[in-house]
Amino acid sequence: MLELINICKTYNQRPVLAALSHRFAPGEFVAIMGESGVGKSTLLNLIAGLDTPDSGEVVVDGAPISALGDDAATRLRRSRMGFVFQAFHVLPHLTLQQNVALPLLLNGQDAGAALAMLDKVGLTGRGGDFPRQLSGGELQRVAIARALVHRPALVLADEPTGNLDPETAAGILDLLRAEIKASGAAAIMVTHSHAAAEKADKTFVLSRSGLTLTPHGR
Ligand SMILES: Nc1ncnc2c1ncn2[C@@H]1O[C@H](COP(=O)(O)OP(=O)(O)OP(=O)(O)O)[C@@H](O)[C@H]1O
Repeated sequence: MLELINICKTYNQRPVLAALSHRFAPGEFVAIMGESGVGKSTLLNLIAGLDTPDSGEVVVDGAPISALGDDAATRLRRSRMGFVFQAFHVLPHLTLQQNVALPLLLNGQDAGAALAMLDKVGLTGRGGDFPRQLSGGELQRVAIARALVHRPALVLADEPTGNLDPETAAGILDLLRAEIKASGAAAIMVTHSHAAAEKADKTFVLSRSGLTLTPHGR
């Protein structure tokens, strides 16, 4: 459902991504690692349509995103993708239930699934709480619930467990994995953590020469 064709992205005359091509398999959970500054977050932002490549195409469901107008691209993103990004933090003035209901409401869907999704991530009975009442690990659970509640085909995660202790991080990633596998979604997770990458089906390392498959356990 996702293909990158000859993606080039330059910041201030400095090439970050150069002619990157890759086809992601449907339903696959992929980790992307690589040195700091190599362009991992840039790549995720391009896939999410939060940034545009200088040239090349991001193709989602067979359609180049650049061929869609802004409105159509936004609709596609809202309906087909889910995000666990720092930039999409849980909103502080909404209850947990309202936070998780947001993608459903934006897609014109019934918001009733939000509470069931909170149950699934282990936050039964907490729907009326506000984010300030939660621990870091619980907040990440809310972020995952919100990313998955509208059953997206593609989940994008940028360091989803970056600031959590190893045990909590492992629990969150097990949850993410279980939920995407249950729904058949594909997921792309950028991480510096080998332990996190081990939870994915495959790990790629991003470098100047592109995405290279790397064996787990390194
Ligand atoms: N909006 C921007 N304007 C200018 N330069 C940018 C911008 N976004 C990213 N860059 C540059 O592009 C390069 C890649 O950044 P990116 O955040 O994608 O790297 P990364 O691999 O995710 O790094 P890290 O692992 O440290 O998070 C960096 O040199 C960064 O300074």
